[in-house]
Amino acid sequence: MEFTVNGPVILASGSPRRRELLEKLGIPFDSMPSNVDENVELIDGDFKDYVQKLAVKKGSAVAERKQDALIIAADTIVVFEDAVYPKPATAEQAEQFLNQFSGKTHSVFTGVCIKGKDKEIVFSVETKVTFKELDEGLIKAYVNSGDPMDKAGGYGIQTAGALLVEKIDGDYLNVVGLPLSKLVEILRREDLLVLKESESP
Ligand SMILES: Cc1cn([C@H]2C[C@H](O)[C@@H](COP(=O)(O)OP(=O)(O)OP(=O)(O)O)O2)c(=O)[nH]c1=O
Repeated sequence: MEFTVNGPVILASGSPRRRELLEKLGIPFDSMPSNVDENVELIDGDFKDYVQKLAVKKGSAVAERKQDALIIAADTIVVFEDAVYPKPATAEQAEQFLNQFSGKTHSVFTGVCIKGKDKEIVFSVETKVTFKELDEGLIKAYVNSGDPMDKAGGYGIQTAGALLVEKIDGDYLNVVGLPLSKLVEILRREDLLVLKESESP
């Protein structure tokens, strides 16, 4: 499958995972970190609104620097028992997070903001992730690997964090940081991404 875009595309992100995921579309794009402070108000426990606002904040910061480009920004959070679990500040905190998630189900929300010349589209996707009953040794070994530190909730489902997971309900790539399937659906619907016609085999 091949896609084409009309004009420059900027991924408003410093995340290597998001870059790798967008590369799957085979379209040319540049990455540019937004460097915003990730503080927005959580209103009435509306986590979708919360991640969407963060994605808009990132997209808007890059749009100010780059006019006339299609900008894609995203933010991922983990939500467990009505609280947001961001990237852990310390290894101890990562350990606490993972102990709390053990044997339970949490949600991963990714908010996405697409900014075109004259339109802004914002959406979010939720994936439910259930962890196994984790033993102290596994949590400590995983935290000592350093992997949790740059990831929301303190784990990466695409790395050794996969060993913590019992099952997921929803889009896997949404947990990794970009709900690619929904993103492509919306970009195509808005004629921002066009599927190249393929020749029959
Ligand atoms: C839950 C989970 C999160 N993550 C990552 C995705 C995001 O990069 C990160 C959440 O932090 P974000 O603030 O969403 O993103 P970021 O700071 O890494 O990058 P940028 O703002 O520049 O786009 O957690 C995984 O890689 N795997 C996982 O399983």
